[in-house]
Amino acid sequence: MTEIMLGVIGGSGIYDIDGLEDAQWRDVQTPWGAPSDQILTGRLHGVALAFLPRHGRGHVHSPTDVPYRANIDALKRLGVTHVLSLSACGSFRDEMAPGHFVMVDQYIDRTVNRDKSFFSSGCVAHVSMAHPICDGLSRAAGDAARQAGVTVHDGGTYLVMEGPQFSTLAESRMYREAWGCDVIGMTNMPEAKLAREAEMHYATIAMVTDYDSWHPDHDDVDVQAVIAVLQGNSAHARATVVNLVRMIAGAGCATGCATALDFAIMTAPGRRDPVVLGKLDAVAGRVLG
Ligand SMILES: CSC[C@H]1O[C@H](OP(=O)(O)O)[C@H](O)[C@@H]1O
Ligand SMILES: Nc1ncnc2[nH]cnc12
Repeated sequence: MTEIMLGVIGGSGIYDIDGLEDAQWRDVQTPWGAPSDQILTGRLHGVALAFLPRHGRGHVHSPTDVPYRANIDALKRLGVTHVLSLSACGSFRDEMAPGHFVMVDQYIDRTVNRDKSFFSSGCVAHVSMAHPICDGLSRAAGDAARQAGVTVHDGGTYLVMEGPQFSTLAESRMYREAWGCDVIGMTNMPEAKLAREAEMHYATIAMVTDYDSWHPDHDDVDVQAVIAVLQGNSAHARATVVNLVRMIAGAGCATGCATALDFAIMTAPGRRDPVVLGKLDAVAGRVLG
């Protein structure tokens, strides 16, 4: 059986993680270029863990320019089986207040300027994204956060905007009222799509920092407001990861993440492009051999 390795992608305000045994920042090369930064590997309570700061240490990559394909490929190459995304977000719901965590279960992807697939002409594949989040990993991460004393909301739709500017008031109202979204951020797509193509379990903790711009009783979001809440959220996120490694072995998965490519590749074996295949060694090695 494959050993569980937890990959943690730290979002805004989370650029490292402490307490790892055998901690080592490692360079990882991929066919998609360099990941956002070196990757910190080690063990936490006996569980192998790899940590990658999504925006790089010092927050150098904008949401549009995060090398999403290299990040997921690099984690897969290191042996990561489960990816936990930690993400700052705005809230469209009164009850999802700053400091709360939302266990996202759906996305609406409004990003337009990003490479969204490992596959392309020469090896075409279509994975299911009906259920983009691993049910077992998400449940375990939510329980881990509750154990850390956080108020956790189970389920929520995350609107992924291109950014980097925040939404207009009209957009904020539309996402909330007409589209029924619960939270908003700029980074979880194409990350979740790529994790699915790479057959990794993926879950997100959306950590609320603000009420975007729709709320009549709260100021419009700005970076200062986000940063003011980030520090507390980051401390809770770190405690959540420590709790999660203790329970991840029993997390399970009914979503089918690890077999997403079983029937996804359409291109006939004899028509596949060796150059395209050459880049898929890590993410699709299980099915391409
Ligand atoms: C600093 S607020 C905007 C920024 O924060 C979130 O990033 P992440 O998901 O990596 O925590 C949001 O998506 C924006 O990229
Ligand atoms: N209101 C917001 N919109 C987009 N991304 C965010 N990240 C944190 N708050 C956000």
